[in-house]
Amino acid sequence: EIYSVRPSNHQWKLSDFEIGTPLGRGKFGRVYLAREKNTEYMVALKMMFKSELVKDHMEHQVRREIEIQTHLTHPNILKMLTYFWDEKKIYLILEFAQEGELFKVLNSQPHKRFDEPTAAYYLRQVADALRYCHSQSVIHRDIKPENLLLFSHHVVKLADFGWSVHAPSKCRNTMCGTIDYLPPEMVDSQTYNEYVDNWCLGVLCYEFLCGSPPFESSEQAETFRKIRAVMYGFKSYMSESSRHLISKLLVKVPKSRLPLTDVIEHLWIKKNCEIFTKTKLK
Ligand SMILES: CC(C)NC(=O)[C@H]1CCC[C@H]1Nc1nc(Nc2ccc(C(=O)N(C)C3CCN(C)CC3)cc2)ncc1C(F)(F)F
Repeated sequence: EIYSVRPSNHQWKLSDFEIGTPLGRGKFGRVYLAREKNTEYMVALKMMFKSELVKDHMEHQVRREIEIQTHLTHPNILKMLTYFWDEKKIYLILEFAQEGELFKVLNSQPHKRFDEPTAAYYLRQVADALRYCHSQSVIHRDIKPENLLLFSHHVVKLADFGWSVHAPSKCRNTMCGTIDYLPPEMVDSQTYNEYVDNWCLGVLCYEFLCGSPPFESSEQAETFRKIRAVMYGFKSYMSESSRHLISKLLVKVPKSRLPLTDVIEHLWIKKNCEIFTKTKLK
């Protein structure tokens, strides 16, 4: 992509890019559409103020995000093409997702949910990305629609590795954002392993199909109580096979959760991905 007309040791800098429209704001930075001048390749430029990172003690998190995302290569993981900094800011050059943020696409659906073929087609890609992460001993820990980006041809990519860690790990950081995706072992802040991602995949599948996560409650304490008790119900319109898959992922004992390879081979995934490919990808 952007390397094709530059020497391999080229020192990237801001003036190599034309900055375009703002795409939105991330957790601690602004994101712009940008174009690399020589190749005219479109990228996402994420810029963060060093001062803000230091103030929020986030510099280690950004360092980890850069470390992990520059070393992971998978078709369903957002690629960090390069990064650089000047005296005030850090700049990340990331792939540009033409179709934007998946949570916005989900919320714009009628009834704010995906049909089963779409849900299965997206979930399978996330499961594949997670299987690769785990093979590199990386736990993502923050799987949710907000951390997924949609590219053309319905390609979904996992992003935002700011919360990922190398397995196994002790829950050190305070949680930020939604608590709906937390597995029981993290609610009780015990040690956990990569199986936390299998739990989150079950929550994600439920939210894709229902438009809201399974343990959602008006009170945080109530949500934690339901998570600990694995207390949730299926909606009437959910197929038997989708209920089966979710029930095999939302399991209290981490090692008893369905392994990612079995998720990808699951009947609901295979059947609905075939329907999706035949009806929506031709
Ligand atoms: C995973 C992570 C947690 N999320 C993020 O970083 C967020 C924070 C801000 C943007 C996004 N980051 C990215 N976004 C894109 N593409 C994109 C985003 C938004 C739109 C969109 O809907 N509009 C412009 C609309 C167009 C219509 N108008 C009305 C509103 C804005 C269209 C394309 N590519 C790469 C990135 C990345 F990740 F590389 F930076």
